[in-house]
Amino acid sequence: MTTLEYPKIAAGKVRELYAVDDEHLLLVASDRISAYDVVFDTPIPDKGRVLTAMSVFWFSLLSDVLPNHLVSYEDERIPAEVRGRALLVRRLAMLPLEAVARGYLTGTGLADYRARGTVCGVELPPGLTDSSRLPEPIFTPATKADRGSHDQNIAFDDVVGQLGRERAEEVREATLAVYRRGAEFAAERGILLADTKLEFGIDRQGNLVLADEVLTPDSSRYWPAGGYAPDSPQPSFDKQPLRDWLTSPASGWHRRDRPESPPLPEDIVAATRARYIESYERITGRSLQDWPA
Ligand SMILES: Nc1ncnc(-c2cnn(Cc3cccc(F)c3)c2)c1Cl
Repeated sequence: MTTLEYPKIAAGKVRELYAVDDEHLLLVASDRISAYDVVFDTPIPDKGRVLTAMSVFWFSLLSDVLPNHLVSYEDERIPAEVRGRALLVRRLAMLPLEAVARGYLTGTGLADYRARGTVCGVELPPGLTDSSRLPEPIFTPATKADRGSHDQNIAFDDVVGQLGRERAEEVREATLAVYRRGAEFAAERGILLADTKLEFGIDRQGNLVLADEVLTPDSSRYWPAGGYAPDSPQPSFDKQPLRDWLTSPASGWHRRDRPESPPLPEDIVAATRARYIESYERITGRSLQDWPA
């Protein structure tokens, strides 16, 4: 089989989802990279393999926290052309929600805090600034926006309205538990997990199941712990070389008028590839060379 023989049922900026059969899907991570909401044509070699291997690692580390949708990363139903960057997963009834946990204040969380002193209705102490560490991690859910628009932060009560109180509380506790486990593990290895976005589904028995990708640099903010200094934006562990080049005169790219994306110079591609591989090898203690290709 090739992926082309499986019906494509969803496509994200850098990922595709195919139907394998009634019970299984194929979640494929491409080597495409996105920054400032722009998807670049130049691929980052091995990016898809890193993100896939990272999710598999975290699924295994989190297996005592809650079940997940992973069936296999080496099944014969996975076409050779995507081996190593595709997961065979069980089909779930997905919750219409971005389950976000934040340990640090940045992005839309910082914007909401500056506007109202709260994030998703959660009160925070005064005096926090960009990249401040929060007194404790918070659950900050958002709507799943259509392609091209941004997720909207919502309050926990809105989640209760959507899912009922019991399921809403279960999702909040699971999201915070996954974040805490990931943040503790990563911090011991010199990487700060500022926040992460999870997706959950429900299986036929009604269990809450961790789905999609988990604790990857694309679904989370990975910051180098070494240089951490609140009161300013932190460098992204994986995307900072790309961001710095993009916002430098060298790229000829201007964020505001957002023209078509420029091709990426090979040194930026190489530096970005190295960052992704380093994030995987530092977190897991494994070599990417031992991951299927
Ligand atoms: N186990 C599951 N069961 C049912 N649905 C999903 C599902 C649907 N959408 N997404 C998000 C997404 C993941 C990758 C590529 C995309 F285009 C979109 C995930 C999953 Cl993971």
